[in-house]
Amino acid sequence: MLELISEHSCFGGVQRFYKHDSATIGLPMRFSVFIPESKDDAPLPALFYLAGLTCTEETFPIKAGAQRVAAELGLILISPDTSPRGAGVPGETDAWDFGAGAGFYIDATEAPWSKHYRMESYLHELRGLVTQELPVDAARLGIFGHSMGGHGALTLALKRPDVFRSVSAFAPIAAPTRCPWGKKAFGGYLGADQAAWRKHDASELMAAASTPFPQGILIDQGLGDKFLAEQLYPEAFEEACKQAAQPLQLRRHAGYDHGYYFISSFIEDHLRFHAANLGGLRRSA
Ligand SMILES: N[C@@H](CCC(=O)N[C@@H](CS)C(=O)NCC(=O)O)C(=O)O
Repeated sequence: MLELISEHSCFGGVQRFYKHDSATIGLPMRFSVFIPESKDDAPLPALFYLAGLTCTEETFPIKAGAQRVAAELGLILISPDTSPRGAGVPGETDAWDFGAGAGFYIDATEAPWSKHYRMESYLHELRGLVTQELPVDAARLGIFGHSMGGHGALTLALKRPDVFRSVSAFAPIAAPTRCPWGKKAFGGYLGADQAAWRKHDASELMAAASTPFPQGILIDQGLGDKFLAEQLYPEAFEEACKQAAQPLQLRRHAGYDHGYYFISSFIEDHLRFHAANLGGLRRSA
């Protein structure tokens, strides 16, 4: 059951914020959804947007400026929170890059995190919920995200290309098993066994795949991003795409940093990319 927290008219459609009791997480969760105006009740293609470290379900609708073009293209935009809230794990709010606000879109296997920190399964619970309760076409789903959420988008799509038919990312953590953010999160949530980590590393998953997205993957990366050298490794994902014969458009932009001024500068391209892949306003066959 969805509880509507607020609704705001926006570019002819509605920006909504919902709360619901998640069976997967075992706690209340929040998400945002933009629903464009629609002439009939036909289900619309939908994009899941996964935000980065420290963000919530509000960050994307407030800062990315995606609604105007989504309204034009007839795309629903869904953005979940980035972790459980109030799980009561000791120390969960002590660091900004682990615990609350940093769920990494994986299911923790290490106690005490494993009880509530199950964001990968949660995304699929949310997918079921929105396709049931909102005018979302389950056959036309895409996924994109930023930084930690870029890692989430790439890995969730690579694990389930049958579900997510289109994927893109902004400044993704593209090889988490190699970078400090990823090592900290995977060590904490998954334990010391690095074989378990590799199952959630976009570059590892891509290297083992064979052209899962023939229509291509779009990644934008700012070259003024202070996290680029130490944390993001887009070149590892680029190399993996070559190995997997996966078409990739990796666009490197001089001067842009890691924040939402960068994202809002290129959001329109991502929305048009997904709409083209998912068939825009047309009904699925
Ligand atoms: N708190 C961190 C930065 C965290 C950060 O940059 N988070 C990114 C995602 S990884 C973000 O989107 N922040 C929210 C925002 O820019 O509005 C720092 O002090 O360097």
